[in-house]
Amino acid sequence: MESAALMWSVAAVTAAVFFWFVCIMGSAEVKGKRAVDLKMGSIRRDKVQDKYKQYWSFFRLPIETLNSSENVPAFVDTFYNLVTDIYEWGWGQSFHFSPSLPGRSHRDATRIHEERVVDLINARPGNRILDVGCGVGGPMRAIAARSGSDVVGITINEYQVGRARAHNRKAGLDGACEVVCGNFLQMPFGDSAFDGAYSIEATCHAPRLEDVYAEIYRVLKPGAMYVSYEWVTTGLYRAGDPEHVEAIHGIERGDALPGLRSQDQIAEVARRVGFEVIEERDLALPPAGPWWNRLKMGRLAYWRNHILVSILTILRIAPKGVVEVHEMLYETARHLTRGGEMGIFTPMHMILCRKPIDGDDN
Ligand SMILES: C=C(CC[C@@H](C)[C@H]1CC[C@H]2C3=CC[C@H]4[C@H](C)[C@@H](O)CC[C@]4(C)[C@H]3CC[C@]12C)C(C)C
Ligand SMILES: C[S@@+](CC[C@H](N)C(=O)[O-])C[C@H]1O[C@@H](n2cnc3c(N)ncnc32)[C@H](O)[C@@H]1O
Repeated sequence: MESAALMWSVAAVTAAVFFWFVCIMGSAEVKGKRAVDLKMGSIRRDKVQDKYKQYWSFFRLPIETLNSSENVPAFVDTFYNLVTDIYEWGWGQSFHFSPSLPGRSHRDATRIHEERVVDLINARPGNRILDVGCGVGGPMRAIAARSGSDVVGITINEYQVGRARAHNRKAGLDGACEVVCGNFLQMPFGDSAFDGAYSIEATCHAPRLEDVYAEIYRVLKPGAMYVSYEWVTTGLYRAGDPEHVEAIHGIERGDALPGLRSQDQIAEVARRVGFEVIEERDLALPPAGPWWNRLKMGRLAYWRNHILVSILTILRIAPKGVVEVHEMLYETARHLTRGGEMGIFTPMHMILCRKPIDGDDN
């Protein structure tokens, strides 16, 4: 009798510990996605592993094929099907970095980095603002709430559209925020349709920056502002240094990038499509605190998450392939951190542009 009671107690404690591990420790920083809900986008459960292999096969294509505008959107879409749930669970609803701010939480730093956009493009109540590559809409909600503008987001990934719309409804912002599934290289909007636009860590997925900048230029009203936070290599990057090359390749492979651009190419491209460049600045430079701190500090959390996704896969709660995707993200986090520490990479090269009014001297 006593041993039965002991067994029951052990079972109850084990169940409680497991529940705590999965549902409490394993829950997203911004609640909304828990480890037990990892689905891997709109990929069928039994196809996750194949899609992961397909993702890697893109990198075996000849560089010209990989970089052609026809292939990249499909490759990026596959990537976001694989990672969106893990991002939401382990990072939150804003899929970007921000400078760390002394004494402020990551959540505050994220919001402040997003709200900076409002001032830069002078978004005001009643304006129609475009979010180019909107993810699940973390920035869009912060910007709409702060400015009183209506924000329209575009993403290539259908699964993100569903997630973003659900979050908008939950936040009571579905009146101000709209989400469209489409390709930012050929946007389904008329000319001069927006009073302002921004892109946060998204245009790095474009095979040719000219193509997306030209589209943004087309849909903006004359006089409207556009700001972008770009992923680029800095002037410290040396193509002959194996450690530099390893970090940059690691970033490209773990983040679905056809090839990182260098910092000094961005303004040139913006001018070429017709923009007037108002300001250009790396927001990662001091006094900003290291943006990679949040990635680095989480090493213990990564191991916890690795164990968690492994258990969930064994129990068949998470689809096969999640462990591999998680491993890929762990690797890319290492490369991103190295890139940040060596100062050869920044995810927040800010460029502020204006579409000239006819007759302006540009
Ligand atoms: C702008 C882009 C994405 C930037 C970041 C939001 C993501 C880049 C790397 C991601 C992560 C790495 C490690 C993951 C970890 C192993 C897991 O346990 C929990 C999620 C991570 C922290 C994940 C979260 C999102 C990133 C930081 C690119 C794609 C252009
Ligand atoms: C790293 S996420 C950033 C999302 C959002 N800006 C944020 O900060 O939370 C990049 C986004 O760009 C989108 N994207 C990439 N290539 C695209 C394309 N060709 N057309 C539309 N969206 C694209 C992805 O679907 C994803 O939503």
